[in-house]
Amino acid sequence: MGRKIVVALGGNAILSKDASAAAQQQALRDTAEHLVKFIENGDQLIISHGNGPQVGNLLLQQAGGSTSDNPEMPLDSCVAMTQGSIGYWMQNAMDQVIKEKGLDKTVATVVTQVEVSADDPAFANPTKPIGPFMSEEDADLAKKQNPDFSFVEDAGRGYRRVVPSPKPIGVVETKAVNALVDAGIVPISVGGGGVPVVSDGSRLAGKEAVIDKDFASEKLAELVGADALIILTAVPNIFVNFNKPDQKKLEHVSVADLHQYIGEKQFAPGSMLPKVQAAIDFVEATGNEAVVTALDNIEGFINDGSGTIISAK
Ligand SMILES: Nc1ncnc2c1ncn2[C@@H]1O[C@H](COP(=O)(O)OP(=O)(O)O)[C@@H](O)[C@H]1O
Ligand SMILES: NC(=O)OP(=O)(O)O
Repeated sequence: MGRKIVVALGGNAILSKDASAAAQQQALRDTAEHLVKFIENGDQLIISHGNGPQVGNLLLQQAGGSTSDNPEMPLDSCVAMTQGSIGYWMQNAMDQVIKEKGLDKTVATVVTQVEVSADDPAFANPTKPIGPFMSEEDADLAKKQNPDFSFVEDAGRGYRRVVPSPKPIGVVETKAVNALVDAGIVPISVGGGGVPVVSDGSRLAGKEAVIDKDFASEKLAELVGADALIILTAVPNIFVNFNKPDQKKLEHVSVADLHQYIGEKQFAPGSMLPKVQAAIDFVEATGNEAVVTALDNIEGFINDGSGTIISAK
């Protein structure tokens, strides 16, 4: 039996410029070609994915087309919708590639609720970028039209709307994910960070927020006893002095060194910082390794261990 690994996939890897369903399905087809290498390697795979671009676009569509008889849906329901749409695209693409490779594997999406605390200070301080990138002028205009909304500059790529992003404290469907893994099925879970829910002791109620999928994936990885957490994004490594002439890629890095780099503000909030923090949390909680690398480096990681590998020492 291979290693049990949770692989978290960035929302920007599914939607880059063309937001059409066909383009996102094509991107996921390419993604599936890479992800299937874990299955060929004999690993027990659990897939999670982001939804930042998609859930922001869905909110804009909802706002544009709503009427009193056909109201826009709240953000927690929109997160669930993106779990469904991206999960459908991903399992369809994986099924096709698995068949072409002559493998025997089923992939199934679990609509996943992730518990958060009603007292999480994040509800009063929106930080999670969602939706399209825009110019400063367009962000100013959108703010005038929607005074309750907040916008920030996102890692040098333009302005985006930000929404509250509470920390995950539990994954409601953990048992279902474990049952699928035990049955040899590849689950897609905590998509878009999971649907944020709070418990009042007897029932779970949805909250309007978008959980960071790196933190949700980390929580799931802990709860299912994963051997590794692998965070796939657009860069093959974490860098120090990123985008500067003296940038340096990190290959093997300890949690202590990462804490020092965080102190030096080496990682952009809302992009690389949550990945680094999720990796640290996983290593500290389990003693197992976390990896940050690019989707198109999966083969390099499997064959040569390339990428940034984070370990306790
Ligand atoms: N120190 C750093 N090292 C590497 N990438 C960084 C760093 N700081 C910021 N980044 C940026 O963060 C991006 C990853 O964050 P993001 O695009 O939000 O992730 P996701 O793939 O989950 O959508 C990288 O592609 C890179 O542009
Ligand atoms: N929910 C979430 O973290 O999505 P992105 O990774 O797309 O930002």
